[in-house]
Amino acid sequence: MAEGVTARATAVAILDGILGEGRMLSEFSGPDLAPADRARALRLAGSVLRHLEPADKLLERHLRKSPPLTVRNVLRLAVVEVAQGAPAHGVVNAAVDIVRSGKRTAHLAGLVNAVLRALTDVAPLPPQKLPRWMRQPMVHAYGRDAVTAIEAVQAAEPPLDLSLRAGFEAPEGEVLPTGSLRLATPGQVSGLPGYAAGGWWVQDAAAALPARLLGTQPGERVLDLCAAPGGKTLQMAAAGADVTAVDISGPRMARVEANLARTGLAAHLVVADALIWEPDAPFDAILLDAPCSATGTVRRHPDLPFVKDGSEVAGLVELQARLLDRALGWLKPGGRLVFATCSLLPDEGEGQLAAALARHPGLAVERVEMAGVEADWWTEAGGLRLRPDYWADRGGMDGFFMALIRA
Ligand SMILES: C[S@@+](CC[C@H](N)C(=O)[O-])C[C@H]1O[C@@H](n2cnc3c(N)ncnc32)[C@H](O)[C@@H]1O
Repeated sequence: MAEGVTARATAVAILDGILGEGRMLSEFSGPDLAPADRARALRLAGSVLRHLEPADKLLERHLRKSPPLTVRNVLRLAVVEVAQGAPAHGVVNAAVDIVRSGKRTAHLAGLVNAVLRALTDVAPLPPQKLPRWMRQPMVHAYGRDAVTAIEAVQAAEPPLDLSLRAGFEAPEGEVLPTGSLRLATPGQVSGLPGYAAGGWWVQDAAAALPARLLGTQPGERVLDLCAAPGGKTLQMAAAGADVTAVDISGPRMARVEANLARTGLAAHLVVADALIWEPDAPFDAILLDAPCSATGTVRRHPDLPFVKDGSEVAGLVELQARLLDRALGWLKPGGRLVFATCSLLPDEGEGQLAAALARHPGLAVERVEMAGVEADWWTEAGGLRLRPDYWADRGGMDGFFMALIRA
């Protein structure tokens, strides 16, 4: 068998699940695989999703009719690997081996061999374009050039960002202007210096800013609403706040618990639907990191454009408004709230803020100085709009919207 067949065959199976059954990349556990093969399979599947349409365009010229999905995915993977500079010989041999070993695909091994032998010298592929439901509102909000720049950033595998605790050991990396540590080639996270001691946690540089915007002080009573898997809970607990973390998902809250245990930090954890739950006393500050389309995280979740179709957005916008209205009612007089979403859709950010201000005329939006935050990231209404094409030469950042609201 050709080298690297296990990881490649697994990548093809992952692509079959995503493109054939609408499964998410995060649903793949791969328990029977060696960690290195698992990581490689996920990386390969992600690379294909980041260049799927350009790869298909190239393949179309060499195919008279479209082969079954698995064979298409084998071809896509091979074309993307060759375009990224992998030696064609090994890639083609592995592709032929995978097709030959499948009962339903074996008869197409000759076709795969012939198509790929004609494609051994492929130029780098252009980035995958976002689907219309994401692209259109983004072009309207940010302009065509910005969306093209966002797509270019999303075509590359993102770096790994860590939030650091002062005085703890951390790996070598680039300290970003906002204070996060960026690792270009991280390897196994649990093997990095300082992991076991809980000196840091994985958190995109953009995702680290809502808690910074809220600026919790030691001893303040703070609510982290929609808290799991807990990056912001850890930040606020590390800042000395008395944090109550609420999330509807038990399994996701178990990850908050594990993160707190590893870092030795503490918070009160509540698994509850925030549309029903009531606190027993008001809070000094609330961070609402509301459920959203997650369109800002495509660079980390390249499967998202293929498994979502935008039909959930209207329901999410309504849920965000209901959560925000409830949370505002749980603030002490003069208390503050950060509303945040990892979305690039204005309806889940700028529009949500405008609608909240219209519903609650007494509220004020505040801008605060934060190291590394550039002046033109602030919107006219006082929100902070972060886009993946910011810091593009460093690997970008997740798309986010956040606003600090004073009651
Ligand atoms: C964007 S994620 C939160 C990420 C988290 N703040 C962090 O930094 O790790 C949104 C969360 O909202 C939770 N959620 C969705 N609907 C909810 C509800 N009605 N009540 C409470 N939590 C909810 C989801 O389970 C999910 O964990």
